[in-house]
Amino acid sequence: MPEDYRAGFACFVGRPNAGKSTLTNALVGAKIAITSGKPQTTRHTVRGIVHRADAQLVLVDTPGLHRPRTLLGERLNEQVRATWAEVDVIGFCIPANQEIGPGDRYIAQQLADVRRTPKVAVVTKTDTMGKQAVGEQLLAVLELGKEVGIDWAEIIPVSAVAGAQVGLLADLLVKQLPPSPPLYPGGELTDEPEQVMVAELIREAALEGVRDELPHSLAVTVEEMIPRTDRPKDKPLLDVHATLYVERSSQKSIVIGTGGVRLRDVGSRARQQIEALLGTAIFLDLHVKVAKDWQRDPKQLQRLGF
Ligand SMILES: Nc1nc2c(ncn2[C@@H]2O[C@H](COP(=O)(O)OP(=O)(O)OP(=O)(O)O)[C@@H](O)[C@H]2O)c(=O)[nH]1
Repeated sequence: MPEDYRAGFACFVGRPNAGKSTLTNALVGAKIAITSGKPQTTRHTVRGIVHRADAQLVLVDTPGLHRPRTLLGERLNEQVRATWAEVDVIGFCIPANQEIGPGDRYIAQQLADVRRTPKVAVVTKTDTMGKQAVGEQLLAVLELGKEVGIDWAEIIPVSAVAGAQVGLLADLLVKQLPPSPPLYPGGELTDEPEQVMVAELIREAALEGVRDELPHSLAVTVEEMIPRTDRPKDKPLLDVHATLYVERSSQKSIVIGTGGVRLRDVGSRARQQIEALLGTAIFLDLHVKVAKDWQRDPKQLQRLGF
């Protein structure tokens, strides 16, 4: 562990649809497993952990903040504020493609009361707007800070979908964390990275020759990798079950090909690659499913490892 290792908690706030979930997924990344361990130092739900050589950034969920109409509403808001006071840094998400409105202003006013926690303003979805509009939004956010009394630690434009500046955002959040050993043991990582690599090999094989027809519409999940039990020790076999998700049934036909010929071909090419990667014989079982608009559905994206 490097001497200047940092670790701590961050949360994203912002009005509904501001892009918080998508950003969390982009930061955590498909290749980094979420630990199965229980939170040790927070009672909040851990959404994902960014493991880096120099830091561990734990992203936690906070309930949404609403203008209180009842006592219960007030109490809930108190809880949200208590969380904000506990984390090491707050990312305030404002979409680039919508004008700052009363919803954003209300959250900003509440945030301003949480004096100690540094706040990073994140202008999200920059891929939806031109440079100039993004620039204007950055200025508007700066103004909003002045208006409510927040001195932003940073202001940064990002696009989780295009993957733009996501790494830089991680750097800026990490900068706000205290020096600390990791909060979650690295040993608790699941074997997800291996599964992610296997999924990637299948995806590559499935895209070969049809990249133009299915540019981004193909996602692969590996459901299971289990050693076959009835095999002799010197001849192990691993059963790999994977699903290829496309967005439309027309794409399903492309992947499968006439009479399933193409899918068999994809399977055999992927199998060779995976066997080379894992150093063991495998049986590869591929299924193709249509997940309508998976690219636009955060819940599906999460399930698909994005
Ligand atoms: N073009 C584009 N769309 C994005 C980006 N980030 C998020 N979106 C879309 O914006 C919508 C809302 O994103 P979410 O991540 O669910 O927003 P959220 O803030 O978590 O929303 P709540 O869970 O309702 O609070 C989704 O349809 C996303 O696909 C981005 O960087 N670019």
